[in-house]
Order: sequence, then structure tokens, then C-alpha cells
Amino acid sequence: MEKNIFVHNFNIKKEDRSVLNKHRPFLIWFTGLSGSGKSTIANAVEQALFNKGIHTYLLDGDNIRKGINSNLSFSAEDRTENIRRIAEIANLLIDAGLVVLASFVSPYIEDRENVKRIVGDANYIEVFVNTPIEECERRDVKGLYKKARKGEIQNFTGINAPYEVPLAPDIEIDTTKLNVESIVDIILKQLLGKIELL
Ligand SMILES: Nc1ncnc2c1ncn2[C@@H]1O[C@H](COP(=O)(O)OS(=O)(=O)O)[C@@H](OP(=O)(O)O)[C@H]1O
Ligand SMILES: Nc1ncnc2c1ncn2[C@@H]1O[C@H](COP(=O)(O)OP(=O)(O)O)[C@@H](O)[C@H]1O
Repeated sequence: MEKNIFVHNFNIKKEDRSVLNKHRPFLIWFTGLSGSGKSTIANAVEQALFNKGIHTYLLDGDNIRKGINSNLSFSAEDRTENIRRIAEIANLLIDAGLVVLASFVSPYIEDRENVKRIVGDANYIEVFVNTPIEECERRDVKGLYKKARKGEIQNFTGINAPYEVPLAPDIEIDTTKLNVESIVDIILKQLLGKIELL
């Protein structure tokens, strides 16, 4: 496809927004099974950052899939497109100067690698919320595991669709061993130095 597209060079740069915000932008990517704790942790981390005066935005599976990605299913191809679009949205939000928290099952290694490529290695940490599937299923926050076991949901991650475990996540959390408060501390410890203006 021929693309006659020219990127305009605007006056205000990402670096200018960082100076105004008093911190660098960033992406914290949470990956893990449904019910592992991604949204709960992302929410608590965002609250802690907000309390420190950091400008944030949280992108979450259910609300993105109700809006911009409402045309996408849970097939492997559509999950890839889901994650690609989210990475591009995150990239715009990073350009806008925000610390972005993204909470998506994102079961494929290649898709997560693509996120890192899009936003840049230096702007990204991956948090693997590694809660055993037995615990996610015991929680069954939305009743989806029950439905998947009954065969009412196709392609349910962990039951009849794959989850490719991160090989080298920046942070790995087992929510059966740590409470939310200590998980937030672990994440902030890694993050705060990275968003500091030098
Ligand atoms: N088949 C199937 N597999 C996994 N998850 C399913 C499925 N169908 C619906 N849901 C609900 O959708 C949420 C996951 O959406 P994501 O956009 O994060 O998925 S993905 O990254 O594209 O794999 C997921 O949200 P979380 O529970 O917050 O992870 C589920 O509520
Ligand atoms: N240490 C913990 N960290 C995060 N969630 C926990 C923890 N312990 C129990 N939970 C519970 O597990 C559930 C996780 O659900 P949710 O955050 O929606 O997961 P996900 O976004 O991965 O689907 C919530 O009901 C939460 O209260």
C-alpha cells in the first residue's frame, strides 16, 4: 500500500512535557491470566503514583474491549491486533507525557515484544502477575472460568487457549504470597528511578 504520509514536526516535544510534569513518561505493562490480579495491582499502583503527583493513565482489558477494540474477538489474530492497538495508544499517551499502566492478559510473547518495540525499551517495564491458574479459577471474579469449563467460552486463556509465560519479566509477582501493598512497594521501587528527571 502506498502511504503518502508525512510526520509534522511540532514545537512542543515529549521532553518539554516532561519538564512541565516534573517526571518522565513511562509504560508499566501487566500481563497474566484472567483473575491473576492485574487490574487490582494496576489500580493500586496508579493510586500511589497519583498521590505522589505523577500524571498517569490506566488502560484495562475490559474497558478497551468495550470501546476502541469492540470489533475484536479472542482469536490469536485478534488478540495480536488488540495488543498492537493498545501499544500504539500507550505510545501516544507516553508522547503526551503520562505514566501509562496497561493491564492485559497479553498471552503471546511476540505481542509483548512488539509493545516494547513500539514504545522503546527505555520506556517499558513488564510485570508478570504470576498467580497459579488454580487460584485464578478459585477466585473466578467474573464467573468466566466456570463458563469456560462448561464449554460456554471458546479460547479462554489457560483453559483452552495458551498463555506464554514471560521468560525475562522485569518484575514477577505471585499474589498468593504478597499482599497488594507490598506489591505496590516492589513496583514503585523499580519505577520511580526510571521516571525521575535528571
Ligand atoms: N476467551 C477469553 N480469554 C481471556 N479473557 C477473556 C476471554 N473472554 C472474555 N475475557 C475477558 O476479557 C479480558 C481479557 O481481555 P484482554 O484484552 O486483556 O485479552 S488479550 O490481551 O487480548 O488476550 C479478561 O479480563 P481480565 O479478567 O481482567 O484479565 C476477561 O474478563
Ligand atoms: N495480592 C493480591 N493482589 C491482587 N489481587 C488479589 C490479591 N489477593 C487477592 N486478590 C484478588 O484477586 C482478584 C483479582 O482480580 P483482578 O484484579 O480483576 O484480576 P485481573 O485483572 O488479572 O483479571 C481480585 O478480587 C483481588 O481482590
